[in-house]
Amino acid sequence: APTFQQRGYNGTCRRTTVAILGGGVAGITAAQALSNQSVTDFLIVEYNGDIGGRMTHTTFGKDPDGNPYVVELGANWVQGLGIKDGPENPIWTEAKRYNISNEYSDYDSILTYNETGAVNYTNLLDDFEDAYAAMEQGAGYILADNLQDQSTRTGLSLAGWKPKKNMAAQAVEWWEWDWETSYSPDESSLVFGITGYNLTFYQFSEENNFVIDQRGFNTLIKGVASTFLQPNDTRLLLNTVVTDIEYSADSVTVTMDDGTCISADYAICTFSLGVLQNEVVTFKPELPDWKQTSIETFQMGTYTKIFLQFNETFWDPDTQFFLYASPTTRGYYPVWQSLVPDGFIPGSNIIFATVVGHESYRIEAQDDETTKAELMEVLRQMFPGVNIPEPTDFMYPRWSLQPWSYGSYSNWPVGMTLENHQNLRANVERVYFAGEHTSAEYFGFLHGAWFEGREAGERIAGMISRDCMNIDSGCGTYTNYEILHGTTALEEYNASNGFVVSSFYVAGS
Ligand SMILES: Cc1cc2nc3c(=O)[nH]c(=O)nc-3n(C[C@H](O)[C@H](O)[C@H](O)COP(=O)(O)OP(=O)(O)OC[C@H]3O[C@@H](n4cnc5c(N)ncnc54)[C@H](O)[C@@H]3O)c2cc1C
Repeated sequence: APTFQQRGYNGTCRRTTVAILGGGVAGITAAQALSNQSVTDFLIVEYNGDIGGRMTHTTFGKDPDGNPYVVELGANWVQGLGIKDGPENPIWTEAKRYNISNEYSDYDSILTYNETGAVNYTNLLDDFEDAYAAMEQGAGYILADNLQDQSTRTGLSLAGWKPKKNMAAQAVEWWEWDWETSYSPDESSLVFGITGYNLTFYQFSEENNFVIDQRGFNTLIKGVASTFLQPNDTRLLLNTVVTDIEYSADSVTVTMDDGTCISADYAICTFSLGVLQNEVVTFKPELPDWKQTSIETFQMGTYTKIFLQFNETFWDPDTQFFLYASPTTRGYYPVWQSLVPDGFIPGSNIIFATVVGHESYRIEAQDDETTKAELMEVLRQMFPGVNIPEPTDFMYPRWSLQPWSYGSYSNWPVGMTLENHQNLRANVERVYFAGEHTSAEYFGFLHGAWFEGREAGERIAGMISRDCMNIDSGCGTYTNYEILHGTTALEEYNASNGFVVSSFYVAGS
């Protein structure tokens, strides 16, 4: 029988100073920032049974002893590490601190295919990179001169890259662009696509290291949490689903799906852009227009890894990546990534394909058997001389349908200004927002979530403790824009709009 649950004891809500909504990277770094300033009266409310959010893994396949492997469903790389005496990606710092096993991803370790088998079109990779360099220049002028943003498609076309009639070129373009951003160049901002790339890969380093830690990548964030949370800390509420956030100029009341509630002075909402867009959580009163506009303008992408294990490795065991150009469909199972090479999981016979965007929505809406048959047909085209066995295990997550995420990570759409993005970051009265999507510099990345959680925590801690530790952008409320101006002036790339580092920064120069 259904039971009626009171709003806590005596009809009152559980009291806390700061309610941190979500226990992903941003939620944990927010809590750490509060703890660092002795603000210890907080509650972390998390939907899942573990912390980490989109840093999440599962078991897959079997090793020779019959034990399953651990594979990452979400974040998998530390992207941009850092050079000696230069700034370091904080995720890299923590990965080293907690001994997270990882291996350098060598994007030059790639073989190319089409529907007839192996065909070498690696020269197109160089052509794309030449056009990309020219496009970077174009983006620099738009940024410096306060001009109107363009799509990455426009930028590439003006730089002479025109892949429309060439499926191999489209596969190359997908590998170079969509694979990272989860959207096509047509949908992506030129200026913020380029600055986003530069700030991660020119500021830290161009290396991407792939995590193969059999404890799971979220061992990293559990390590961070252990610096301020005790084992079984009562301030961490797992398996707890927020449904309503009621806010005013001096308090926030958070209600859960079991009817219980928390009453706080401040809340930090770290739910993904997908969660905000899908209105699974109700804000009372409704969020103001400027906030809703930013939520509906920024893009939530989907990135789907499809794992296959075989009883043998029929592909080249030393190559990391296999690029496939479908004869008819751009983005149709283009990238195949092998876990077999040395440093990864040799002997695992595991390979996984990746799709994004429309292909993700398509396959996430269909059953496993249909998807498996499509993948097997592609493999038979790529390796025509090989008698390919059925996989011994097969699995993929459905990120676009996950109620605690609704997608994988965000992307900057063409035409969105820095002011409009700042509105995504800005607090609405006592509700603060943080997460990968609120990072103007590192949207889409773990380190974006890391910095933005810390920022929100420091801003609030500064108000509570009256001692501001946030040197770059101060404490208290965020800037927001009731009226948007259509373009972004050079001087707007500043810390109060979430731009701490120069967009033209290059490590070591
Ligand atoms: C497939 C995939 C691949 C990726 N690859 C990489 C990569 O290689 N490198 C990289 O740097 N980044 C990668 N990312 C991005 C990275 O995972 C994210 O940027 C980062 O994990 C986001 O952290 P966050 O704290 O902002 O959000 P989240 O991790 O989403 O944390 C928000 C938390 O809120 C919780 N929540 C949501 N709704 C509710 C609710 N109603 N009630 C209570 N709790 C709720 C969620 O369960 C979640 O734990 C990838 C992401 C995906 C999905």
